[in-house]
Amino acid sequence: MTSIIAVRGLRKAYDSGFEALKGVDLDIEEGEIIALLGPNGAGKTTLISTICGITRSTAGSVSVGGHDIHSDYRAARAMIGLVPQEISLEPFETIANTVRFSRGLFGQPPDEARIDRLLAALSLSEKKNARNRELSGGMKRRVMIAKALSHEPRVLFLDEPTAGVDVELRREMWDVVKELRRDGVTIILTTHYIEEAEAIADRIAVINRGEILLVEKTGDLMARMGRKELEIMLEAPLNAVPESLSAHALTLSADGRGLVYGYDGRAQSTGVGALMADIQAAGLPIADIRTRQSSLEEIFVGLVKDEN
Ligand SMILES: Nc1ncnc2c1ncn2[C@@H]1O[C@H](COP(=O)(O)OP(=O)(O)OP(=O)(O)O)[C@@H](O)[C@H]1O
Repeated sequence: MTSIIAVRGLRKAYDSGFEALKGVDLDIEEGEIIALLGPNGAGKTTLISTICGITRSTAGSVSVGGHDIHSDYRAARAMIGLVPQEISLEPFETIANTVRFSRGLFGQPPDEARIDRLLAALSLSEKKNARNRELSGGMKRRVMIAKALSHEPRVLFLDEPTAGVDVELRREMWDVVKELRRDGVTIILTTHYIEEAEAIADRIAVINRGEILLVEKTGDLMARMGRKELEIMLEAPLNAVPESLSAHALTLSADGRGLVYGYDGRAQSTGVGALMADIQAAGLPIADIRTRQSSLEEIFVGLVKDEN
């Protein structure tokens, strides 16, 4: 894969003197979906705005498809579609006009067939001549995407596309994003939702306090983090893990009533079945069983905490 966006040593200090980006390096590969994950105020929106040339950096460089975002702004910006966090649509305008107008702003010639295809891809054909104010929240979000794609950009930025939307609409948005990727559009999205990053992103970048903490393939990150823990609560406390269970990686809880077994929840063979059989064979009566998953969330929280 080749990188379509190259960010080097990017810094942004606001007029207040606050440094929201502290030397970010990031390569975004053509055709991928990358999720920028980070807590409130981490710098996600600042990073997107700076890459898009809306906010001016204090140091460093950004190139989009080989075009520098400052010295070659028009060419770089033409490659980018941006869906901001807030929905902003002219209430009395029709969907078709909204998208046509946006295309015109980028100097692209009118192309009705292209607009029809775009609206069809976003399931908006039926509402083509409806006014924006007549649309549901989900449709408005899709119009925002249609607007951002109207000039045929190769890269689409989505700033928290599913903030505050219900589960069904969130899944619908994921489908739209995946379909765009199938069409070859590179997608960068910001999110607070870890499960969203896990569900749709090829790679995850974690950002905190203006710094990128890691960039990793989603599957690798999940494999690294996908530990599970099984706690078997016994009816009577033990002093030590019995010899007959020594083949299993067990620890005994402080009160002696819980046997804790850590394993890879994604493994073909977790060893849970054999462990349960051995506990039964050892004649230990079980009172209760609990499992817990060390989630991406915990790793994320751990990462961010270590930093502070
Ligand atoms: N115009 C501005 N002037 C001064 N500081 C700003 C400005 N815009 C953002 N900041 C600060 O920069 C930091 C990063 O903000 P940014 O909006 O990029 O974070 P974010 O990761 O997108 O947060 P959220 O998840 O809450 O949207 C914050 O501390 C914020 O207060």
